[in-house]
Amino acid sequence: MAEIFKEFITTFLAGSAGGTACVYAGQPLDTVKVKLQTFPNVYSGTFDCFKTTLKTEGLRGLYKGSVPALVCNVSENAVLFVALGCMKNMIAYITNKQSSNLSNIENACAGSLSSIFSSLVVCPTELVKCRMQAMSELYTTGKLEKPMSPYGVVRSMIKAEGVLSLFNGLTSTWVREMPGYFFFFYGYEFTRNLLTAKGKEKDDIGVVKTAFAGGTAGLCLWVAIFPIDVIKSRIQVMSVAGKQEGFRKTLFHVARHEGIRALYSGLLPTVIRTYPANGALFVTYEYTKDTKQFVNQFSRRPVRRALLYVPGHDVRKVTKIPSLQVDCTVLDCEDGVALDKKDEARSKIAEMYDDIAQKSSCEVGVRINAPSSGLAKNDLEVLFGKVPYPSCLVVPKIDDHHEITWICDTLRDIVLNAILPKQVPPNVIRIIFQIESARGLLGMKESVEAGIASCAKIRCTSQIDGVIFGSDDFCADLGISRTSEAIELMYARQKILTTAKAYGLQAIDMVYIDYKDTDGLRRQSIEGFKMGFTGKQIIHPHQIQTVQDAFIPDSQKIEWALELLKAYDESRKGAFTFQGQMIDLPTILQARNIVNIYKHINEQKKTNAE
Ligand SMILES: CC(C)(COP(=O)(O)OP(=O)(O)OC[C@H]1O[C@@H](n2cnc3c(N)ncnc32)[C@H](O)[C@@H]1OP(=O)(O)O)[C@@H](O)C(=O)NCCC(=O)NCCSC(=O)C[C@H](O)C(=O)O
Repeated sequence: MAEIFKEFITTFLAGSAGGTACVYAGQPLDTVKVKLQTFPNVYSGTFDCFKTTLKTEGLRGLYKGSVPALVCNVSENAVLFVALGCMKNMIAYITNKQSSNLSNIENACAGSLSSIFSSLVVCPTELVKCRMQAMSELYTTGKLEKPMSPYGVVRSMIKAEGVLSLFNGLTSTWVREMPGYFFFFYGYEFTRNLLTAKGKEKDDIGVVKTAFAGGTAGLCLWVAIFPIDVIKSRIQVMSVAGKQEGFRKTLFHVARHEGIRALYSGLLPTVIRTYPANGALFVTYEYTKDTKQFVNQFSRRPVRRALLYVPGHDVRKVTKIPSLQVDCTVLDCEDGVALDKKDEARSKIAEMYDDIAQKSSCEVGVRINAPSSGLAKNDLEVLFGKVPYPSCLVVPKIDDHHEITWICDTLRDIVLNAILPKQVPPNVIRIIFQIESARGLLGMKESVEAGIASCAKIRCTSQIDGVIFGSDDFCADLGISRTSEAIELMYARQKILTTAKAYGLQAIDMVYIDYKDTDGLRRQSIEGFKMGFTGKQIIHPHQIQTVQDAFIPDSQKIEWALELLKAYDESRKGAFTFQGQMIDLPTILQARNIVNIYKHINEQKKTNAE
């Protein structure tokens, strides 16, 4: 359900953003189109209409009707693209396909069907828009006593003929929209397929080609339905002077008395407008719809106070996971598995993962081998090449940003192949990578940025969730002699923590390998929590309670956070005073983190009690 809601929100916002871009890119030429359609004899052509309007009404005249046009376009595209998603899923279900794998014709049919719903918002808003755009001509030709505002147009219509008057021209709108959007979406998908390089995805053709495909979609639509649009505009604009004849009679009247040319009056500005307007529409839609970060910033990250490594080849340890009260477990193919056991670990994890994840209340992730090991691709193919696949991926030994980009891109290709044949795409894969070397530490900022950028690509299925400090390997890399206070690692811990928090990521502290020394573990865990780490790696179940208790804010802190967020919700100001202190957004975010952990712990207690 959450996925459907996210999908709805994403497509609704993407369609709204696309509609806004479409209006501002093309409104002047749309105004010229409506004027030429309804008063073809007043102007000699597009340029004359554009020039006269600019001269007599100024730039404002060309943007007349922008408010209803915005309402029309934003509401139309929001409804259109939400309905499109539903129609695509319906056609995918009927044809037993993946909705992202429909043919051009099937996509076109989905577009045509979705226009039935969008027409219900288009008709009233477009009626007001057209009247506003032709307002000066209606006034100068005596069809209106005085110019009106959009509100005045709506009020006079409702007063004269009731609310249903807002749906004058609805039949003509359906007659125009359904075939129109068939050709619109056929033209878009056909052009995108044409522009897709061999071996690439049509979602990856880039901004310019997407814009060109969007413009071509608009061209297909207008060439197919322009005469219908002329009649619709006539009916809607002229109905200000009283009830007009229906679609068919108006069509025959125009054809007989003004000639066929009148049915294409205004086509030129429409064709010119369609490339900037629909190009902007589709670029905005595509790049908003598929920016996973855009959606996942709203999804709450799992709390990972303790992250327990479980060697993937050790069935006894793996089958213990469902009985453990731990926040996060990671089935390991890397450091916890000897070289001669790598294949066994990989295959055992692939075999057991789904069952263990289903039975466990904790998050169950997997750790592959390092990109530099030469084993990572095989790990990804075996572990993520089938659905369902793990929801969390730990990537060790990231030394530079190319490696994290390679991991994200390879993972996306593997996953998209796995879900294509008829499966619903599962949730996002949360990636946590490890910094375990001097090079990795110095290049961490670039690695984080590269990972976020790669996960923001169209149809990416993963997001960067956090960074782990691999202290054992780090010490080996730098030749460090360990001390019990770990003062030699303070710089690395602070740099990893600071960089992770700068990008809103979780930071998971170093492992404490002496798993029988509970006091030392407690001290280091509390130190890490106070530094700002969000969790700690562990290697043994005996470490779970000590670490998770250390990463719980004390009761006063929780009380403070709850009251602060309550005060913030009431005040809704940027900065305000709370308990004598200045409170601004960073403090609010800190309070939210504390409450997030508090809620997680309560949920965990409730699950354990059941
Ligand atoms: C360290 C161990 C090898 C010790 O194992 P064992 O001798 O079996 O311990 P116990 O006899 O005390 O075990 C008691 C029960 O607990 C289960 N157990 C033990 N460890 C785990 C575990 N990790 N996950 C799940 N269950 C575990 C035992 O099976 C016993 O259960 P039962 O039979 O029912 O009584 C062992 O703890 C272990 O292998 N730990 C993981 C080591 C590991 O993964 N290391 C790599 C990760 S650390 C890292 O990567 C560091 C980082 O990269 C860096 O650079 O810093």
